[in-house]
Amino acid sequence: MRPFLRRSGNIARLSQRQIESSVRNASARSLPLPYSRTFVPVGGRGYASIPPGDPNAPKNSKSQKDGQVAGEKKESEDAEKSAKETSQDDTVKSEEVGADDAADDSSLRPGWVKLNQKEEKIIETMLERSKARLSEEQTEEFEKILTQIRRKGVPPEAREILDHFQSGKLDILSSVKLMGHAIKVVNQAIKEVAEEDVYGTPGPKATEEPRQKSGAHNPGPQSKNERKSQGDGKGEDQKGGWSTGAIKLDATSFIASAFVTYLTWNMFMPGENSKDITFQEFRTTFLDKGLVEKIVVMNGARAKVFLHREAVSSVYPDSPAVHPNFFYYFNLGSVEAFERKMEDAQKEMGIPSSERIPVGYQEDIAWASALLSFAPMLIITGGLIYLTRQTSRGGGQSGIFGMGRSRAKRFNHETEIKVKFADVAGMDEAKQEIMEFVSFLKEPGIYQKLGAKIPRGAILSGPPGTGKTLIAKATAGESGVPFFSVSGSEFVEMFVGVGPSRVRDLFATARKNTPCIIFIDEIDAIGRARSSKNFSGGNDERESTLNQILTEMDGFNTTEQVVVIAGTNRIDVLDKALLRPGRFDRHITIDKPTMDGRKQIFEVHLKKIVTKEDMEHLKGRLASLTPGFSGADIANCVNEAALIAAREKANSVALIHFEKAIERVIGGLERKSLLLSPEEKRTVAYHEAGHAICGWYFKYADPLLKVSIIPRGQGALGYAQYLPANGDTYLMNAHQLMDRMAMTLGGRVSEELHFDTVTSGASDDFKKVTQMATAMVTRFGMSRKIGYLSFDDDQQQSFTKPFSEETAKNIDSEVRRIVEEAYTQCKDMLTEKKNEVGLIAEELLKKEVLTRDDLIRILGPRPFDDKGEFHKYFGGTPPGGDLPGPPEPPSPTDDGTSPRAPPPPIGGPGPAAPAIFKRIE
Ligand SMILES: Nc1ncnc2c1ncn2[C@@H]1O[C@H](COP(=O)(O)OP(=O)(O)OP(=O)(O)O)[C@@H](O)[C@H]1O
Repeated sequence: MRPFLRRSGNIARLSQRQIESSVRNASARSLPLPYSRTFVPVGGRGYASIPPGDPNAPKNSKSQKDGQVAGEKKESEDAEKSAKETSQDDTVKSEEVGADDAADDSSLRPGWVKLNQKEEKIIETMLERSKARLSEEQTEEFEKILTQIRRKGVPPEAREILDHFQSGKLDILSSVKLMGHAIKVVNQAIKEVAEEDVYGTPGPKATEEPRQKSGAHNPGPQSKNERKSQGDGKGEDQKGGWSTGAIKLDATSFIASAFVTYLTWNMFMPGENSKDITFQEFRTTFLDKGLVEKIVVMNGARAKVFLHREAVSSVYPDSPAVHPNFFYYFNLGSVEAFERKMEDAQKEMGIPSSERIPVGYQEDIAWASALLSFAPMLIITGGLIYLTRQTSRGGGQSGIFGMGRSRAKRFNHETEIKVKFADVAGMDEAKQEIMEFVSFLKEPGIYQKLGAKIPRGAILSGPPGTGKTLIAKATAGESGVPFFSVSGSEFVEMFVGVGPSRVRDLFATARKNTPCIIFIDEIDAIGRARSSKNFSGGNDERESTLNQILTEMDGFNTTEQVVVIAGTNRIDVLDKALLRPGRFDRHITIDKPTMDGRKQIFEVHLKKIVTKEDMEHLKGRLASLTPGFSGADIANCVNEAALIAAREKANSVALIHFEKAIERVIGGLERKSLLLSPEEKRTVAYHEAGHAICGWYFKYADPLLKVSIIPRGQGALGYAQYLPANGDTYLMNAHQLMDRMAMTLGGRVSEELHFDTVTSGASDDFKKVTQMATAMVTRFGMSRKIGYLSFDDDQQQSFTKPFSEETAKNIDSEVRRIVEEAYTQCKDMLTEKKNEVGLIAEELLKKEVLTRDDLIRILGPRPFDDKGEFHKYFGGTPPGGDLPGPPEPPSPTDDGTSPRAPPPPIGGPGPAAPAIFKRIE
């Protein structure tokens, strides 16, 4: 600490030196040693020559005014003078200052003292330093205050501070005391100056009745006006502050902080309170003149010179060395060389050995570098303490670094969650089930008095995007009980034991907040069935997490009102123990929305969209166009439509935008850049025309919606899209399956009938047809030869087939037979309608896209009735305009199936996937 204390002790001296140097002119400042210029002693201040006068003595207002004018004039002269001022004799200076004071005394506040130039300069310099940190307005204010201080003087205590400041007798403690004192004094000074009108309005009353506030005995309109003309400064001044434009400035804190900033600045930026010199300079300037008191060798490298201050002041009165805390240093080559040089020098000077200059040795620690070397250790220790605290805060359960703490987010129904049940459309049963849970929690008595136990949990299962998370969010938003939401994957970490620990922590937190709901999304991440064939051993952590969940769900008794809701789209892989009653008692299946569900979901999302379409027709038509869409797909479509409309700079979102959005969501972008040769285009056109004609003339096929030969998405060169005539279908009979297969083969059959050769474009069609025929034989019991047996897909993928070789052969032959029947059916139809195929294909080549209306125009109305929703939305002209074309179909994925298109009929009934003419991959 020593060097630090030494520095702080030097504050005043160094400050004084800086201030003094700023008082002198530039040439004087740049003078090197020896100090040839005259030093102005501290005692030679002008104010000492002028008595402050009687504070109560009445003053003539005229003379005061004159004095003030004179004072202001003098001030400007002084300013000029100070710029030109050179180093001058101390006495001359004192006289000048005294004369100034005398001239200004008339404007002096009673009891206050006028500052001499040097003191003013000290304040100026002091505040000049602070200016860098002040705004322009603050600087302006500061200038005003300074003018007032020049004009009106300061209380005697303020001068005391400056006295201390100049004397250079400050150590760290007295600096702090001085700061406190300064704040008080400046506060007082500013208050009084402010009372007199800081903004330059003369304040006769202040002179006459210095302690009385101007408005106190002068109420009424005049006083009001006065106050107004003074910018309402009075009211603020009484509090020691005023407002300047946008800023609110407190005078006291402004000046005080400037002062304190200055002191602090100097404390840490000591500047020149020491100076390095050479041994030669040391010898000629000090040693030879007998000014050296002693020398202290610091760390064996530097010598610190202690001088006889009094002697120095008489020889070099202008030197900074007169100040007790100013030291000269010089570097030693080596201690021995230094000692030898000292010895020689003193011998030369004839100083007897008994009077030789004492030399001390001191090992000083460089605190900054010492602290720096300790820094890494301090950081590590601090870090460890922090981590220990974090760990202990987790109640010992959280493990190291809080890793075992649950990541569940707690939601407050009033704030964070904005989703309500009204935002969840088309899943009334699920909503009802969930609401029942909420009422269990809110009013358990109703159930308990009848002896019913509160269910422990519900599992929401269904395809992706069907709104499982949404309904959980709505539960949080409506239930009014704490809701903890966590994802299954958040339990999984690479550290052993973290998963179970997080489960424990989650349930412990939930129990503290009963009644409450825990929602675990994607529970299949941890709830997969435990396997006996666990060869890798890598699943141990997941299994112990699952075990912990099983334990916790068993663990809380029926009076603990904690309900666990979980979401998954793979309920089939979940561990049976998880699904048993007593754990997840309720299984709520959320399926893809029905036609009606889609309408409701469209309604929810269309509310946020600006559209002039007839809402009823719009949502019905969009719902018809989107069989197999999930809630998330619908939300995406609506948003995409708005984006398309915005891109087209439309004022509102129209039906055409929605249809484009649907096709984009399911199919991807048109690939106009993919250019086909005329021959290829012709093949594609005839291929698609074959599908279209089949769709038109087969009774049980889905009616055609659109056929196109524009390439789209990945690898699709053309497609035909159909929509189920009777809305969503959940069952398919053998006729429908046969017609669909025949229609799917229509592309290849058409190629055979119209060209010499066939192409690879029908590969996707064959895949679908095979799948359909296989399903008919192995799952739907539609083959007399195989009978009513089921050979599931999953089993077929295993190493051993669950049927004999003979059955395998029979399955093969039955699948083949069915496909051949479909082929024959298709060939008969297309041979009969060969002309129509040609018409459609040629029209396609011309227009590239044909809609249902085009087909009606060319072929006449479809010979079968289109019933239900299809007829309603696509069979006539919609309200308010022409019938817009149906959307384009989805494009296929790599495996040839549409990415989000309705599921193919193999897994269950549904609309036909678009027939796609694929290019060679
Ligand atoms: N029934 C619905 N009503 C309104 N919007 C819905 C509905 N279902 C889904 N959505 C929309 O779809 C978005 C995604 O739904 P959500 O995240 O709930 O699906 P999810 O079933 O949890 O999917 P995943 O199983 O993939 O997690 C929702 O934010 C919402 O905009």
